[in-house]
Amino acid sequence: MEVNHTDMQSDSCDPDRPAAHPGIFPTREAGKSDLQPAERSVDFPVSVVLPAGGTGERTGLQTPKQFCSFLGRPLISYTIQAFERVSWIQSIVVVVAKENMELMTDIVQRFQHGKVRAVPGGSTRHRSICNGVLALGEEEEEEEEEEVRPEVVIIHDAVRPFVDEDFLYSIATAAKEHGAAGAVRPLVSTVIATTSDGFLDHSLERAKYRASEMPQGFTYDVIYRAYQRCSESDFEFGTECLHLALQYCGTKAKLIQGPPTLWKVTYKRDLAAAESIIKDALSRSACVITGGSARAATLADALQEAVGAHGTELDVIPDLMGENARCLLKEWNFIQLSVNRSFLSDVEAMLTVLEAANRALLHPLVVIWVHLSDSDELSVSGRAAEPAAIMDLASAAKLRNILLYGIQLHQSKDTERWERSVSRVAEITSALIRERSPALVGQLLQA
Ligand SMILES: Nc1ccn([C@@H]2O[C@H](COP(=O)(O)OP(=O)(O)OP(=O)(O)O)[C@@H](O)[C@H]2O)c(=O)n1
Ligand SMILES: O=P(O)(O)OC[C@@H](O)[C@@H](O)[C@@H](O)CO
Repeated sequence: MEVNHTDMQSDSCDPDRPAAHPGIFPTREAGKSDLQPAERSVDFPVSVVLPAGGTGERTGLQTPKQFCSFLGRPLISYTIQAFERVSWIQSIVVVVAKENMELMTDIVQRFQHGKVRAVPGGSTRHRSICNGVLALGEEEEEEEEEEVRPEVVIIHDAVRPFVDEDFLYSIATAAKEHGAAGAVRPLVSTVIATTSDGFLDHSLERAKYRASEMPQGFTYDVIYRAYQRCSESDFEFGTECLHLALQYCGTKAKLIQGPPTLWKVTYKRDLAAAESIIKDALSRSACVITGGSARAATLADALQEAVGAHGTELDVIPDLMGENARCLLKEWNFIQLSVNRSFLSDVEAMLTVLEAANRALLHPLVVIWVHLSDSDELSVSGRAAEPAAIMDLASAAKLRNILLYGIQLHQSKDTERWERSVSRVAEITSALIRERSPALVGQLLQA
C-alpha cells in the first residue's frame, strides 16, 4: 500500500477480518469525548510523549508509517485521539523528525487535536524520547496555563494506535507508585541466542520472559535522570526505556500485562491490519431513520436481522429530532429509508444536520439512502432523475467527508423475491458501511 502523506485517500486492502477490536474508540468529536469510558481520574499531573520521529523503513514505503493514511486520516492522528480523549492527561508532546514538523502541525490543526505540541526528534528512538521528556520540563509561553511539569510521563510509540484509557490508568498509577511501569505481553516465539558464526548458542525458557510493549510510565524525575546519566551507546543502540530506569536510577519497573491491542505497526502487513481494525470499529453499528413510515419500519425490522448477521447492529428511529439526536453524537453510519417518495429531501435534511454537528471531522460518515418503490417497473423519467440528483448531492457531501450512497428497492408481491431483495440490501449496506469506498459514492445501486 503505497500511501503518500499528501494523498489523504488510502488504498483499500482486504485482510482477513480480525475479531472486533476492543482497543479503539472512534467516537470522539473535536474537543469532546462522547463515549464515556469508566470515569477515572488521577490526582497528579500526567503528560505524554509520543515518539514519531522514525522513517518506517521496515514497511518498505516512502511515507513514514505514522503518516500513512487510513480513511483519510494519518495513523498518528488515531494515536493522538486515544490520548487526548483521556481527561486526566494534561498534555501530549509528539516528537517528529525536523522535516515533518510542518506536516505534524498541519495534522494537529486539520483534525483539531487538543493538548498537543510537536517537538523535533533525534536520530534514534531514545534521542527522540529524550527530546520529548526535556520539552515537558521546559516552559512554553503558549502552554495552557493549567499545564504544569508532569509528575508522571507516559511514553508510547506513535505507531501503536490501539490503546485504551483503562490500561493507561493502570500504567500511570503504577508509575506513580513504583517510579516506572511498563506493558508486557506473552512471547509468541522462543528467544534464542546465536554464536558469532550463526549457530544456536542457547535458548531462553520462554515462560520466564515477556515481550516489552508500550505504553510505559515513569515519574518525571526517574526518566529525566535516566536520560541525563545514560551513555552514548544507550542513545545509539538502546530500545528499552525500562532498562535505563533500572540501570541509571535503580528503579525496577512494575510490569503489567496489557491487552493484545498494544501491538506496534512495524511492517506493511501491520498497516493493512490497522486499517481493517479501524474500519471494523467504524462499522459496528448504524442508525436507521424511517421517517415515521410504517412500511419503512417494516423494512427496517427486516434489515435489522439481515444486517445484524453481517456484524452491524441497527438502531431504528423515526427521525433525528429531540432525544433521537443522540445518534448524531455516537453514530458514523446512517440509513435513510424513503417509501415511494423519490425526492431526496430526507437525505438533504440529514446531511444538513450532520454537517451542523461537525460529525465528519475525524471519520468519514456513511449515509445510505434506501428508496423503496411500489412498482416493479420504475418509470424511465423516475429512474433518470434519481441517479443524477443523488450524484450531485453526493459530490457536494464528499467534500465534507460524508459518503452518500443510494440503494433502489422495489416492493415485490412475490415473497421470495422480496426476501431476496431485502437480503441484497443488507449485503450492500454492510459492504458500504465496512469499506466506505469512495468509488461507489453517489451511485444508485439496485437491490
Ligand atoms: N529516530 C527515531 C526512530 C523511531 N522513533 C519512533 O519510535 C517508535 C517505534 O519505533 P519503530 O517502530 O522502530 O519506528 P521506525 O524507526 O520508524 O521503524 P523502522 O525501524 O522500520 O525504520 C515509532 O513511532 C517511531 O516513529 C522516533 O521517534 N525517532
Ligand atoms: O525497536 P523498535 O524501534 O522497532 O521498537 C521499539 C520497541 O523496542 C519498544 O517500543 C518496546 O519494545 C518497548 O520498549
